[in-house]
Amino acid sequence: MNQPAITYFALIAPACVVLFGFALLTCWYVQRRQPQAVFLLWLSGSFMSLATALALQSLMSNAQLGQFALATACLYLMGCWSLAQGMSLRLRGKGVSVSGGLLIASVTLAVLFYYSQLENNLLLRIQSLAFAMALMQALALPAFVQLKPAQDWVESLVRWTYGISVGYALFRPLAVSLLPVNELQELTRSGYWAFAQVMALVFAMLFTVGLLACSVRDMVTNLRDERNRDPLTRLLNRRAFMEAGQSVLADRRLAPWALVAVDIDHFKRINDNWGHAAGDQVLVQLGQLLPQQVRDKDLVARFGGEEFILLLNRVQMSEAHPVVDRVRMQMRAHAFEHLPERIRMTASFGIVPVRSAEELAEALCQADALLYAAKRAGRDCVQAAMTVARPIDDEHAAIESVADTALSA
Ligand SMILES: Nc1nc2c(ncn2[C@@H]2O[C@H](COP(=O)(O)OP(=O)(O)OP(=O)(O)O)[C@@H](O)[C@H]2O)c(=O)[nH]1
Repeated sequence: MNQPAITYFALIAPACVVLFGFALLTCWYVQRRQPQAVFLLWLSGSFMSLATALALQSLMSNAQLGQFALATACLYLMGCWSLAQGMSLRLRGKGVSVSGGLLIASVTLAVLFYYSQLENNLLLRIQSLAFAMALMQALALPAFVQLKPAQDWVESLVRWTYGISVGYALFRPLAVSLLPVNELQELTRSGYWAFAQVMALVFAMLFTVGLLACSVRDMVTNLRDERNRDPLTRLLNRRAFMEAGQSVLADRRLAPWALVAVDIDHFKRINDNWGHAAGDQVLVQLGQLLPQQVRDKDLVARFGGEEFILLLNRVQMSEAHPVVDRVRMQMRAHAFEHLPERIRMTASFGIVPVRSAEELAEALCQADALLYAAKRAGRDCVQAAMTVARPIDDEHAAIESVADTALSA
């Protein structure tokens, strides 16, 4: 590989791709405790592999390209498979087909062996390798089906860059067949080679910039979630609810509002009878049940222990009561996993109207007071401001309430 100094300029593109690979590796290292960050490792490996192949080939004559055709093809194919693997893991948390990758690789290597060792045909080697690389990248395309819309332009940039790079890779075999014969005389000194390098660099750059921006955004979102979400139920915590509540109550279009305090009845018995883990599961499932029963824009928070708070938008008290009663009945009818089938949980509720952000703290105290009035009234009931407690109805009478459960159950 004795080359004039000018040839080493061809190493600029692969060197940049290696740097991008290191940037992705660093990004993975920072987030390594999060299992989903592993896609960054695959993408970094992909960049390293592709850059190594590109660098090696840039230093080779046509004769050496034939001699090392299988080794460089392995690097290219591994690079493209890792790229597809990383992208698929990122988009749907599931990798691409290993057997599909092995099949493409074995067929391609067999073709390359034939056209490098048995019959020397550079054009067919380039075409078959380019086509195989496109197929490898296309292995990630199922992840694009039924994908949620991108949440911002950076996410769109990453997706589009990948999609265009698959399209470009599919177009390359055709482009190669249109090359003038003299371009193939000394491939790695040709205009085609320079163009391929520039394209590799542009895609790697756009892809990396987009991915790094997405990673930073994800890290900020995770940190915000850590701060704002209850770790068990993933609902808003008290601090985040107070913040979000202030802004909801400042938006007059969402008026009038109702604040609901919810507390599971006899929750201690769940812990005592079936263990703390079962108690945690009840909280998790209630954390899923409550948001399903209210509108998307309503706020649902866990204030600690077995107490939850709802802030309902655009409801008069007369409308809020039936909504909350429906939640109460759902709760009663719900068969909680990790508890015996016969056991049903109930909850008590207090509802108050809220007219402004300034009233929020006071409304919370009132809702809490009504909630405890509901407990005193026998539990499994709704106490609304200016209303009397509804008696416990006898639906599901055949089902054992946790209140009836002996500690030895
Ligand atoms: N499993 C689990 N238990 C919790 C959690 N937070 C609080 N608890 C338990 O919740 C129970 C609450 O008990 P109490 O305040 O006596 O209320 P209760 O048994 O629901 O009775 P009433 O509210 O009067 O109907 C306590 O035993 C707490 O230890 C949690 O995150 N997970």
